[in-house]
Amino acid sequence: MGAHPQGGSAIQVTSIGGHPPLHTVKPLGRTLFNRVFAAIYALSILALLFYHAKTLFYPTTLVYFSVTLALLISDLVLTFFWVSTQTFRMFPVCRKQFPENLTKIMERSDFPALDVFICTADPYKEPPIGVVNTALSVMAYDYPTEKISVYVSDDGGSALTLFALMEAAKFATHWLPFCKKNNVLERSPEAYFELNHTCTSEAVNIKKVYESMKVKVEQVLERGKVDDEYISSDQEREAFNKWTRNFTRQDHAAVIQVLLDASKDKDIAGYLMPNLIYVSREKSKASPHHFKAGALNALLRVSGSMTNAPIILTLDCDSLSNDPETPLRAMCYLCDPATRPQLAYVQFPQIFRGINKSDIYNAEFKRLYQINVMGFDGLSGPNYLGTGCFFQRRAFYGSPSSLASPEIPDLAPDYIVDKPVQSQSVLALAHQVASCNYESRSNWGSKIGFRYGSLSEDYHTGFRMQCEGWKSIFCDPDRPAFLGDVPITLNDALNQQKRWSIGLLEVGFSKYSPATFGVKALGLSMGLAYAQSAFWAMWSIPITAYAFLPQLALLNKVYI
Ligand SMILES: O=c1ccn([C@@H]2O[C@H](COP(=O)(O)OP(=O)(O)O[C@H]3O[C@H](CO)[C@@H](O)[C@H](O)[C@H]3O)[C@@H](O)[C@H]2O)c(=O)[nH]1
Ligand SMILES: [Mn+2]
Repeated sequence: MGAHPQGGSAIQVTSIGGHPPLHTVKPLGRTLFNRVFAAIYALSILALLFYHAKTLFYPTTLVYFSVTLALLISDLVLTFFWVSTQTFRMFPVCRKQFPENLTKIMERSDFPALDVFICTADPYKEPPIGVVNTALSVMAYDYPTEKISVYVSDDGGSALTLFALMEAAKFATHWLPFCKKNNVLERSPEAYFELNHTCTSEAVNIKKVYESMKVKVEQVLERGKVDDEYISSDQEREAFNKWTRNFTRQDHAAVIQVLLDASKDKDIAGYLMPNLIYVSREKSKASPHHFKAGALNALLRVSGSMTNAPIILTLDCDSLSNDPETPLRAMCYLCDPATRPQLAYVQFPQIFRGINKSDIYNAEFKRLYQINVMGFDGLSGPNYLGTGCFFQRRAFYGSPSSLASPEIPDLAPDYIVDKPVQSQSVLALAHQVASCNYESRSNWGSKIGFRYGSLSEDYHTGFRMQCEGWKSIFCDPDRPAFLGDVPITLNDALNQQKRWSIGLLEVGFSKYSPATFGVKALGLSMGLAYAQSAFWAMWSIPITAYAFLPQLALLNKVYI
């Protein structure tokens, strides 16, 4: 990194002290053609705008003037989108990782610990069995198991989700050794069984165990409560007792439940399990909760007080891991002394399941989640896409050169937690930092952690980190690292677009607008690239104008 491939066509290799390389980067071919094409295209845009301007100055009628003005405005908006798109087309790059070389530069026992954050918010919109599959798929990563801690944030504060995860913890003791022994690629059980891999008796048996867990989780969901017959120990009962009569999703105390403890819980083969921790932060109608950014900041602090791993993976509950090697790929950058000091995050693309081949609704968002990101990657690095992203914890605490210290030293990114996750002092601190008033009058959301003020917290956070001087890397291996879900109803899809547009405009019109602050901090190309997303909603102007004006003009015999 640093030396980006601008102007050269050679593959850049980073090798460490004579060891084989961990990664390479090379510019994508065809950029020259695109630049020539862009130059010609730019000239025709100028000609079009000149034509509009000329006709505006010599209008024949008021109607003619208004139509031309509307078209000029529309074309100016389209020009802005075209110009900003060119920033993505100037230096797109393609990267390769060599995870097999990782153990040649460091021992597996020296791999950094990894905290995984999984967000869920509503058991009826995001079925708990899906959350369970996502959690299992990362718990079974090909990575030193005792170094993995999976934190599930439940913003729905639902006992149903907690129940599902308790069941997942039990099933994991069978599933993890099964995956490792049989070298399974699909480490989400649902994805594995869908492929009909059940040819051995061992696979048939484990499928039975999975199915019985799934039935239980779905029955509980259907009943809407965890009945006594489903509770198998006093410890579990104690956990569910936290759902008192006045517990609602908008108003309740923090619930933090350690479901698996990496220091003592073992799988059926006798190996240690990862940590699995359920977190539902405290909510109160009187305090702002800041949606997902608030949930993630609570997780940053809770995980900080319990394990404080230097690397964090953020996932939406529908983002299944599709490749157990993924953390090793991310570590190719995060453990490389050449890239690490300035590297905030390694972003994997969002790729979706269940889209039909022709994708007539463009649900794949390929341009947003894959194509443009390669363009960003050749500049200062991709934007943060909200899921499938490995962060350095340090990047949440100020710029690479100056640490923004948190209020309590135990939350500092380099603090070493030397007590077990279930010790009383650790749990007490975890509850304290998950409280809803903890952030008031602090730097959380402004200078520390995920940034508030936008519904598109992912875009906002990545952008602000880059403005602070952090870099990022796009990692797009051939086998998709994660597979997610897209909204399948028109209503959900429209709501998503509305939420994104509002969130992006909130950044676009803030004092940190990419068009002003961004251009100053990141330079013209990166500023423009970020501005394109911020003002995405402006597409509605040319779309509306071109949808109606030509037809109306034709019907009314106005020549344009
Ligand atoms: O108050 C909230 C709201 C949402 N979520 C979680 O946030 C994730 C994303 O929400 P979703 O409704 O699925 O939004 P999408 O539009 O599908 O998500 C895209 O856009 C979001 C930003 O708008 C990003 O955060 C996501 O990572 C990105 O996949 C889900 O796991 C939710 O459970 C919370 O934890 N708390
Ligand atoms: Mn989603």
